Amino acid sequence: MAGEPVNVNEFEELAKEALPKMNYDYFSGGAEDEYTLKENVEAFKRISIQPRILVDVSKINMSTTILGYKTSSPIMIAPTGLHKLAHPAGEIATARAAAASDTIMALSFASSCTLEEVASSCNAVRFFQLYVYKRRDVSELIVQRAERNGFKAIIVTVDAPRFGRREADIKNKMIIPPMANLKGVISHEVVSDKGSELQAYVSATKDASLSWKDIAWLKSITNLPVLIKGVLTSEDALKAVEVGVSGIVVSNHGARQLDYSPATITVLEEVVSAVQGKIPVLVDGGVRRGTDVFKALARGAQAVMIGRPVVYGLSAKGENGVKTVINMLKDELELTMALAGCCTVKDITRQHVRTEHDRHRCRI
Ligand SMILES: Cc1cc2nc3c(=O)[nH]c(=O)nc-3n(C[C@H](O)[C@H](O)[C@H](O)COP(=O)(O)O)c2cc1C
Ligand SMILES: CCCCC(=O)C(=O)O
Repeated sequence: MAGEPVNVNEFEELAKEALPKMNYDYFSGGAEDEYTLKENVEAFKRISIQPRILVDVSKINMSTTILGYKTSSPIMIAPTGLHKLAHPAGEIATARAAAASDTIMALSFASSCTLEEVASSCNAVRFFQLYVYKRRDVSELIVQRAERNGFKAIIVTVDAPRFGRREADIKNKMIIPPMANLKGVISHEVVSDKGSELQAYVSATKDASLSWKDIAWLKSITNLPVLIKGVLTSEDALKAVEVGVSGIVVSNHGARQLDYSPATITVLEEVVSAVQGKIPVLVDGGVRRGTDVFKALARGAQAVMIGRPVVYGLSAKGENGVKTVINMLKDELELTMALAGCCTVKDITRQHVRTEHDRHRCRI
């Protein structure tokens, strides 16, 4: 690419140039036809922003609180696995960039650096993402380690009872890279010599029997707030409130699990309405611009999480790349707020965006 990237999409190109094909395909890929992968991004484009004029926007304040933790903007780092496939410094670089930009980071259960290494290398507010294994004792041990090491919340991912079918990984015979948190706890044996070894490994270890009643178990093994990641319907949002979780992440796992699940921005509002402000609702999937962050906030999200752009920043330029990606999104959000006439995140309302459905209603 000629010159330095000017937006986060351009980091994808740099990451592609920097990485071996197997690694890039793992990061960028989605499930099956990758319909939802495209839709996550496209659905944002179908929403327009309705600006207000002649508002004094000489001072813009993007700061907010998430679960009571102050943060510089409503942008968080989503949990993504295996950062050493992007850069040798792995999640330590990502976490340092999060700390430098006063951004909350969610660390993946499947990280390449241990949660202890990440905790001791930066003072960012950190949440921990959990996968529940058949060996419940393994998950329990890791939750305890996260709690001891100052992580502030557990985000349990519930959209992956089995691993999605990622065809690029199958073609590449994706390996099982070391997952540092599991070292000495459970072995990474190769369980398949066909297709994606990672997929075979995950299918062999994850507990596909995990169900609503198990949230009580999870709450009983930790004092940390438990958030549930992977909600896409109002029915499940209501159940999540009922079982007493502390927050919801509207997510389709970056379109890596169930293809043809809805683009997250299209279902955010139904989840927000069901929850009625009882618990915070976060959203991820396809956020690539400050305008996307603005749209998600207007439709009721408290914050957004960013997956692939962070990994692309890390792949292209390590810690500095992640910092640049976060800062680009923050700068774009600040500009969007100014041009839309919103000085604080609380000023961003449903009336600041218009969906296709709204436009249709206006016509009839
Ligand atoms: C390479 C990669 C690895 C991921 N690993 C995890 C993971 O370990 N745990 C998890 O809950 N979600 C994981 N996700 C999903 C992200 O948390 C998030 O939902 C998704 O990336 C958001 O979409 P975006 O990439 O379009 O921003 C992963 C996503 C990607 C792209
Ligand atoms: C065992 C690694 C799982 C990471 C993950 O959730 C993903 O690739 O989507």
